[in-house]
Amino acid sequence: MNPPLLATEGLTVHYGGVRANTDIDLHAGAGEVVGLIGPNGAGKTTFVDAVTGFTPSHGTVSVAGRRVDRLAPHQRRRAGLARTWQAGELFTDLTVRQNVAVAGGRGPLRNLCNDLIGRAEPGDDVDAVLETFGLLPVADRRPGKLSLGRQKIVGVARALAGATRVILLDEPAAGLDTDESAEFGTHVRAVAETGRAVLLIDHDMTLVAAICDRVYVLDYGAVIASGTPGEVLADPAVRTAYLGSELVP
Ligand SMILES: Nc1ncnc2c1ncn2[C@@H]1O[C@H](COP(=O)(O)OP(=O)(O)OP(=O)(O)O)[C@@H](O)[C@H]1O
Repeated sequence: MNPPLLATEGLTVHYGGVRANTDIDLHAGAGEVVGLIGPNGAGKTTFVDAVTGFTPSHGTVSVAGRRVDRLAPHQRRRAGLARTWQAGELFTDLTVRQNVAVAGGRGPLRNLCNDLIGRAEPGDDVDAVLETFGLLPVADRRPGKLSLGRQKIVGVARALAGATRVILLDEPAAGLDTDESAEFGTHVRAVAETGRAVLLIDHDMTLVAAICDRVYVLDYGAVIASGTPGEVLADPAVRTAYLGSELVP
């Protein structure tokens, strides 16, 4: 059997005295959308930072069976790990096509681009990615001219350009209305159907339940439940973790 596209074992992150992630074992296979949920401050973004190499961690991170946990962020990117960021990260002065291609120049800017978002390699068919996401008609426009929903989709499209096997989406649907969120969800599912693994962090339980095959729940940095969306949302420990939160699962 093939190893999962993404696997962590014992992933642990300390920020001073704070254990932001404790012994996280998680896997995501080709074709899967895996959710990572939990109350505010549970450690979800820390997990993405640790997997992609933006924060130091203990434990292992593997991509398709290959250890990447000693690699720098841009090397992990080359190994197939791509992420989006909580804050919008599109270049407002570039067109949609340029944002997805981000050829980068030489020197520090290029390295920064590689670390943050990766870079389409020569031969990548940027237009094919744009077409997948229905972005070809707006390819020559600037992101600021698009709806927020479309801008979020450009962010995902850009993370996919380049050899991406695993994509980690950190609250990609924040700020979207119900219809935009549902449309966004269909694109995320389509990404998984291409044989990639998707890790989705989101507070929108409707979206999570609609598109995730499996869900992990974090609380105080540790996994307290995992299973299908239905299983975890019915789990008493999960409901207790969310007690007092407005984000009722
Ligand atoms: N750079 C940092 N330095 C110190 N502590 C940090 C740092 N980043 C996060 N933390 C702490 O680690 C814990 C986990 O934070 P994290 O942002 O990963 O949670 P989260 O689940 O993504 O939260 P949210 O849903 O609010 O985005 C919190 O206690 C947070 O205050």
